[in-house]
Amino acid sequence: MAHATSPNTHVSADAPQKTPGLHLDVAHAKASRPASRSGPAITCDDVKVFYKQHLAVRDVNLSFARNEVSALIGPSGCGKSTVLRSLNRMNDLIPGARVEGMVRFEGTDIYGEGVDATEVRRRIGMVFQKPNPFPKSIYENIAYGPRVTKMQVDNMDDLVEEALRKAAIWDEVKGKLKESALALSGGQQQRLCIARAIATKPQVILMDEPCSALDPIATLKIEDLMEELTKEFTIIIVTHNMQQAARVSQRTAFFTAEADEHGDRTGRLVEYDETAKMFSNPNDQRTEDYISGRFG
Ligand SMILES: Nc1ncnc2c1ncn2[C@@H]1O[C@H](COP(=O)(O)OP(=O)(O)OP(=O)(O)O)[C@@H](O)[C@H]1O
Repeated sequence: MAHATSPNTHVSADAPQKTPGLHLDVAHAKASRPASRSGPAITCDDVKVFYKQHLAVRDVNLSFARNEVSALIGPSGCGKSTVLRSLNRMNDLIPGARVEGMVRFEGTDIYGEGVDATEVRRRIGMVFQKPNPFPKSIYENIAYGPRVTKMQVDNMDDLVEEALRKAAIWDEVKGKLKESALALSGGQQQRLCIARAIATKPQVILMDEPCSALDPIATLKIEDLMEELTKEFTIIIVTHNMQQAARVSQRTAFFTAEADEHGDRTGRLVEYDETAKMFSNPNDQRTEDYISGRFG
């Protein structure tokens, strides 16, 4: 497990600082882009997620390298989306959801006292399975995030253009920025949602099955875009499509779900390694069985 972290995190030398808040202004976010940083973007130390009494997933020890695509794969219900949502506190929005263990972003415990969850979500953006543009103009979809998070923006037109360019959709929409985003095709809507995530200057973009509602051509565009985006961002993607994981990711985490004596199923991380190794010579038989189609 090349990048798995020690489960015993609470005694590690680089224990997170309980900084009061995760407050960075845009200027700082720009100045501290990955080139000047080292170490993983996000680490999970012994993370467990519960929905009320139900332990949905456990044993999550992961360390996501920056400027890479990491893929989370595994059979339905093993907790991939649950883990993904725990990385930017999206689970906070689900009544009864609770995260134990530690998720560190840039060394800071994102669940620490005084950390602003909205700021966490600005720095760690998310793109969902189904394209979900706001029922507003293309321009307003992009400008909305910077406005509500009160980002300091010198020129909103420039920021909108920059985000749309980075999401490889500018050429298709530049003549109709005031038109409704809902008039775009599904693939365009999803790239718009990626642009919307980019607009708030995140460092990490989480993608939960971003292509599952798209046709193969639109899927290919998003996959190409992901590679391009890693120049600037760290990407963590949940996918059911193993070929997609193999195509786009540098590292893959395989999860499975096991039932206890009462029949309650709990997901767990089995193995996390370089994608090439996971798909050619995994350490764990369960990974081998899943990847070769013997189960799941
Ligand atoms: N909002 C929720 N409330 C209660 N339980 C939930 C909720 N979301 C997920 N779960 C439970 O947590 C477990 C993991 O679900 P999760 O959706 O994370 O798995 P997954 O691997 O992403 O599945 P799939 O591949 O089918 O999307 C399942 O037992 C599921 O029923």
